[in-house]
Amino acid sequence: MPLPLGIRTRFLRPSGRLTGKSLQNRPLPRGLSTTLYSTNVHSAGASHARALSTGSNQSSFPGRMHRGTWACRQGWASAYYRSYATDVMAEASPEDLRRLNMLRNIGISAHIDSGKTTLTERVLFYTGRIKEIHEVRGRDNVGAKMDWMELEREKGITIQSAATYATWGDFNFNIIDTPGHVDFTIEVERALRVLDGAVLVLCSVSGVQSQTITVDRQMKRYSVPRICFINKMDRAGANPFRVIDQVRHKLKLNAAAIQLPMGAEDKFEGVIDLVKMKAYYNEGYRGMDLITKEIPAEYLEKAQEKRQEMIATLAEVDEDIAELFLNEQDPSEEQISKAIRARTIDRSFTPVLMGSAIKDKAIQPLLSAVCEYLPTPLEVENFALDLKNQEEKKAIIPVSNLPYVGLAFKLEEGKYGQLTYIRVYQGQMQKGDTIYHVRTGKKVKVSRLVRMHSNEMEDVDKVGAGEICALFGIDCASGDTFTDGTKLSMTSMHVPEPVISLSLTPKSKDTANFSKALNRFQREDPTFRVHLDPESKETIISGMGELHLDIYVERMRREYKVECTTGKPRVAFRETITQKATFNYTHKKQSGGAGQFARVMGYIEPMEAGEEDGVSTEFSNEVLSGSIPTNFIPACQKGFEDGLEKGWLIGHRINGVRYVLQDGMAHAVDSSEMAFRLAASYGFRDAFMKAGPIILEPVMKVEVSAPVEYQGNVLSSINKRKGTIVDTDTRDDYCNVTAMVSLNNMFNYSTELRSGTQGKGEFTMEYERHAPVMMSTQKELIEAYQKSRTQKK
Ligand SMILES: Nc1nc2c(ncn2[C@@H]2O[C@H](COP(=O)(O)OP(=O)(O)OP(=O)(O)O)[C@@H](O)[C@H]2O)c(=O)[nH]1
Repeated sequence: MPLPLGIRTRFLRPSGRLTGKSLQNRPLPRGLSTTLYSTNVHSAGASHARALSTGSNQSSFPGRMHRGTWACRQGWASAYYRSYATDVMAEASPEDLRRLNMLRNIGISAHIDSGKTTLTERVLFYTGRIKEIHEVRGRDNVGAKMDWMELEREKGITIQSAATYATWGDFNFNIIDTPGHVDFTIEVERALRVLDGAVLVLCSVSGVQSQTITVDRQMKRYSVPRICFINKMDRAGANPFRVIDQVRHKLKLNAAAIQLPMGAEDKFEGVIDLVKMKAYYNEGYRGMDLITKEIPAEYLEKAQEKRQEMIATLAEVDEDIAELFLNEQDPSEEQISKAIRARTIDRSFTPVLMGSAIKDKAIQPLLSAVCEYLPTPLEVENFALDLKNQEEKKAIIPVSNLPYVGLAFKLEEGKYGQLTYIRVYQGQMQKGDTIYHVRTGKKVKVSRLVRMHSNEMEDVDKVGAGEICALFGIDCASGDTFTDGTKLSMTSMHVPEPVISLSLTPKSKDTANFSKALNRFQREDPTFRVHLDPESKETIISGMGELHLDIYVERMRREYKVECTTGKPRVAFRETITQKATFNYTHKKQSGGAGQFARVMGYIEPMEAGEEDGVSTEFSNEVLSGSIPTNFIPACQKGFEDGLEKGWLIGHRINGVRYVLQDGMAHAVDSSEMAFRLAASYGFRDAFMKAGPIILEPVMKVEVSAPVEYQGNVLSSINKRKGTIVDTDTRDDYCNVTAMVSLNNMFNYSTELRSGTQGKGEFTMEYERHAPVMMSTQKELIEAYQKSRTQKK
């Protein structure tokens, strides 16, 4: 279930007005001494971080929090949450609060091939997690650290999101690098569900692309504050300000550059920080040393102009800056950074940074911006549902001295065994603890606790609130909540509907590994579904696209040694109704032995298309007179659900139907649950055929990009596939065509596009919605279905 709007709104940081001075004077807790920043190879970056964590412009990191010091500003979800949080934080230990203030849980997301993995590799290097940088598809054959699956390294794409723990000066990070390909969109959903902030990576040439829009929508769904990073500043045609323009118009974000590039393309030298008005250059091995200099004279004027632009954009959303702006006063560095932080967290402003991951340029300032502007776990509101108390919303505060609440957001079977990733939302978890699995009611012992570093791990004894860790050998599904014993459930994430399916048959007769693999894949990935076709007796797998399913077939072969044959990919059609129809059905069997009797009356009607695109269904019991005894009502509901499984037009799932049971009849002896279940299902079938049934198909948003000379070929290929062109845009000798095309017409498009553009065209597609098929197609599909059924008989 997606989070209802407004639930995960952020609360702003304390208005305790702790000055940079008060922070500096405050003694560091034991174990956090400044000698951490010794002269190791990462010292340049680390000292930059240190300047951040103790520097005078850091009033934004409160070290101590007192009751009543929290500001009441826009973004608070409820007064209740606010007062509760204040109470709780007054009781928390200063060490715990300091730890939380130094913690960032961030995701790195973007359109495919924007350079997320390349960027993350630098982040790991500068934070000292890895000793050497390896490129995605690099010549050294090692592959990037975060793309650890053999398949990922071969294909050069990220399939699973990998979590990594790293430190940057006094700050601790959990970073999740997420896949860009739409087929793995669930990985992005899961990451965003548990992260507090994100870096949205864009390419300096391609700008906002189709998947950038999807990721942005997902970030909005989970109210995740973000900073943008324009990568690939070294590429020919790099233009960060055009990209910012697209971010403002296409993503509707109030974005402004907080940096100015010094040069571009092969002349890209570094960036100017428009807040501090300093120039940064990378020197030394792999750009390890971040050198700060005065702004070169030739960039001074431009830097002033862009700084004013940044201030004007901030003034639109920040009262303090607006006041200074109107009075024509220049805000100080501290005032600007404070406003950027507050407005990034309440999502009214998006700071934009830039650099080149591949050339090791301007990555450290990005890390510093993550610490400086993205929220701590304390600045994010989270709620759980109290299952014992009519699902009442309960505030969850990430301090370690409260009872434990954690969410399993990802399962993975790695080389060390079954791993469960958990975000600790409240309380802490220690090795040896017993935690409670809310869905099953079972108690689970925490025998081994680790922090993940891509596919490697580090054993820890304890993790505090707000942290991300992994447990071994726990039987659960992704989205499950664990607590200390209370029946709480963290609201779970949005799971998109599968759009494509294919039959899968193991070549050998030994099917034990086949079933084991399918079970595991399903538990790991909620968008991967498996069912048995009762007629053909074939195993059908469904997912988000051909690549998604191909990867599982390949993993089955590599990891489980099961070779399979696959059927032709089929589109995940759905069936629905267009009008209301009544039913009045009597199920009667009284020929010898125990009889069966049940009668149901009522109607079915189309549901209004909701947020989930009409996939919802509803059973409503309006039987007043007791004509159907209440103990048979659940059986009627089951009968309706049985009917939904397989539609009567082409055997696909039925969606968007409300079933209203109004009346009926029971027999004192012959009525049973089974009789009512059958009656309800047959009644549904009768009404369905009278209710104007139609077939829906997945419509995809297709984005094609190719050199302009092939525009004609691209357009005609879309027209041939009965697509609707919604946008065409020509830029730098490239044309970009956006179209809506039914998935059924998209098979083998890559081959056609390749030959029509001499291999220079590329396309991405993404599920948009389910829409009715054309009447002629509906007729063909029904005929083919009927024919296949008669052949099987
Ligand atoms: N010119 C240039 N190329 C880059 C830069 N960063 C990454 N690349 C290249 O862009 C390609 C994609 O990089 P990845 O890091 O795999 O991108 P990704 O976003 O992680 O890709 P997916 O995980 O498949 O979505 C690789 O060939 C990189 O070498 C950069 O700053 N400049």
